Amino acid sequence: MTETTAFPPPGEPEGTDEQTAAVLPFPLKKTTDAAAPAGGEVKPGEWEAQLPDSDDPEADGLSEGAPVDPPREAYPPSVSEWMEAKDKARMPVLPDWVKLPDQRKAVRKWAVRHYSTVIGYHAVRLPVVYTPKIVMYSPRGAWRWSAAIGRWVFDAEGKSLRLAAVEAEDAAEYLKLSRQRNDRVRLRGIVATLAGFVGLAAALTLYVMAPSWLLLLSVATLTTTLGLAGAPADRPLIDRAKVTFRKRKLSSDIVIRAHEVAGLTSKDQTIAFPRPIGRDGDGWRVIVDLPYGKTFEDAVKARGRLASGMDIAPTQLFLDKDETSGRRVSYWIADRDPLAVPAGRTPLLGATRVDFWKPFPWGVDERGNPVMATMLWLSLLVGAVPRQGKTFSARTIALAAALDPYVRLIVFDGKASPDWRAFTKVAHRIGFGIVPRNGFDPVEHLVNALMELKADVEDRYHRLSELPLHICPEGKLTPEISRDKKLNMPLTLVVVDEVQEYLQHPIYGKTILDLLVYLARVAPAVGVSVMNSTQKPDDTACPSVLRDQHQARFSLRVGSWQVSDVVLGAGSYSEGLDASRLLKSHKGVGLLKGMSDDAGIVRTYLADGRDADRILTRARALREDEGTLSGDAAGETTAARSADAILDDVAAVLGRKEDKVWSETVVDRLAELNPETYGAWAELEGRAKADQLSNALKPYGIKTNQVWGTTESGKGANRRGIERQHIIDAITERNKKRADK
Ligand SMILES: Nc1ncnc2c1ncn2[C@@H]1O[C@H](COP(=O)(O)OP(=O)(O)OP(=O)(O)O)[C@@H](O)[C@H]1O
Repeated sequence: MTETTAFPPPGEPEGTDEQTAAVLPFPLKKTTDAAAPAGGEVKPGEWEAQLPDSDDPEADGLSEGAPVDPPREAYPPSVSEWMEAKDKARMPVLPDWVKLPDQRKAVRKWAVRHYSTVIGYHAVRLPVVYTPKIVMYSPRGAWRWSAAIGRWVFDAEGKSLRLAAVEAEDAAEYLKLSRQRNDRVRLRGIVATLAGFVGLAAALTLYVMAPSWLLLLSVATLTTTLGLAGAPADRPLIDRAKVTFRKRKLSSDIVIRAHEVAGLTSKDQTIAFPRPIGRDGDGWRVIVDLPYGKTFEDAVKARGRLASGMDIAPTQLFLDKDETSGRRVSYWIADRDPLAVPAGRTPLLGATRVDFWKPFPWGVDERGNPVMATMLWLSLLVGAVPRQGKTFSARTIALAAALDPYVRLIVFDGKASPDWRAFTKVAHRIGFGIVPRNGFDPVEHLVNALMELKADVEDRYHRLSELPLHICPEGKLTPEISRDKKLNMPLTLVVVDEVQEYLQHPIYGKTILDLLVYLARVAPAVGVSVMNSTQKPDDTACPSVLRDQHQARFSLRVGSWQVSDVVLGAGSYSEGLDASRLLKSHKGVGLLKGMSDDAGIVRTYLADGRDADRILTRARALREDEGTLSGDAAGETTAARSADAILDDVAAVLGRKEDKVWSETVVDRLAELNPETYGAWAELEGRAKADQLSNALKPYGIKTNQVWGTTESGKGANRRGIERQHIIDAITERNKKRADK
């Protein structure tokens, strides 16, 4: 399959000249039937994601009924089954590297590179190293030759036997050996003399009659032969072309040696090769069957020793699981550390717009195959130590979202770095840092934005299930619904960079945590995706209750495999995913898990500050054209409601003498007081109404208790409600904290 990309490469991409690849490392595939439009324009339908068939969280739990057609229990298999099994097991007539254009190209490239290097290596050395050496060693070669001929003519090899006969005073034996020697010397002397005459005659003829090139060639040949004969045994005339490539030319012996030193073989069992070692892109592909009882996990643990046994850097060795057997391991051994090679600038620079419903280019894998990302129906956690490219990699995703004018962006940066500033051009809600400035508290703004979003998400669930079937056939958000301005349910991307700064906020930390947990868990299903990034993924800074809600994880370099497991999820290390193996030089490189069925390495494309600014300027123009600029970017001022304004609101709707009021009554009164904020709550039925209030007040430690009251008919009833004193206590506490701050 030949890839075409709808994102033309930007000005001078580094290392992105290859636009062809046969295998995508993640099953996020492009439609092959859609022709890529010219000019870098992305049209809907161009990228296609393999998404789960169902998003119904309850679908997993469904028990299967009896199959309509029970499986056939016939044995032996039918002829067609037998043929199908044979078909699967049959090896192709031609190997992949002959059949597949991209592999053929890789082999051709390798052969050209290899042999041109070897030839060039020797060509450079011929005049300056080899020729002087030949001339220097040839007299010694001539001496060695003539000495050898002399020994042969005078039968030197029999000398020791003749001396032994003399020493043993064995006259008969000595006479026999002497006679034989005399005969030999006579014959060999004649041969040598004749050969000498022939040689001399030939030399004279050449000298007198032959053209000078032939004479030169003959002299060169003779000198080279003598030079070779005269070269010391420890210093061969011709050097080995010690190009780095040759070091990595893998043979089965090297692979076996590596497994032996790594302790992956036993005395009576070594490894087997189910397929020959072959080239795969810019590296070698080796598939190995470990001895029975050894597993992929053992190979992962022995990775360092395996690399040492193969005489390569650990960063060049990649291990893949093979689903067909627990003992089968597929190695990819890169010619050089592929992760230190930057992926190049983002193709988004050349794209006029993006369809965020489709996967978009985020980077390349270790073999240079494009990696497409999607944020649909998922939340993403990005973790890394500082300065590894956490912000840049998250920002490339947000930039793709910005280029889809129908995607609403909510961006908060806990560190107030310059990296996200340019998003003010497009973001619906945006804030930087945690310190209030000019009367604006970014943390309160975040809480309000998240509460607003929470209400929106709840509202979306209701509205989607109420939409007519012809608009919403499956009760799910569709591209059409998300782009219908009247329905107001756009795809939304929430980005919280350095989320730990907000989570550790003394007043709002807990509220933000609860809201993010809710959104990361519940919101993706209605088109609201959350992307949190942190340099402190530990339990104190970013509790597991939040981390665990992210379906997708991206870890750039971290300090240890334990931290890598914290970011990528427990058990990732045993699957061969360990982000602590990445080096400092691997900027923008990380391990991605959960975005598709496969996990793997992504070398993210780079969009620096200037690139981001260019893209966002274009994104704003797009939004202005489409009329989708909203919120902060459009200059719409939101009433600066503080996050805990609900406390004041509830206090306001409680009568002076009302110590205890039913939750439903409070919600109805709140809706009257502020229909914009609480109107949707009042429309909820039964328990949901009371639950809504309970959840909203929970962050402030207020519980709804059973409260006695009188119904309209005058009868007494016991329902959930709130106590006035609890609200007063919470407000007092809040004011005290504010004063302390
Ligand atoms: N994809 C990439 N390709 C090449 N270089 C990159 C890439 N991503 C990031 N870098 C380099 O790494 C540096 C650090 O990136 P970034 O600011 O995203 O790191 P960070 O992990 O967010 O750091 P901090 O935690 O200090 O904010 C950038 O200035 C950039 O030079």
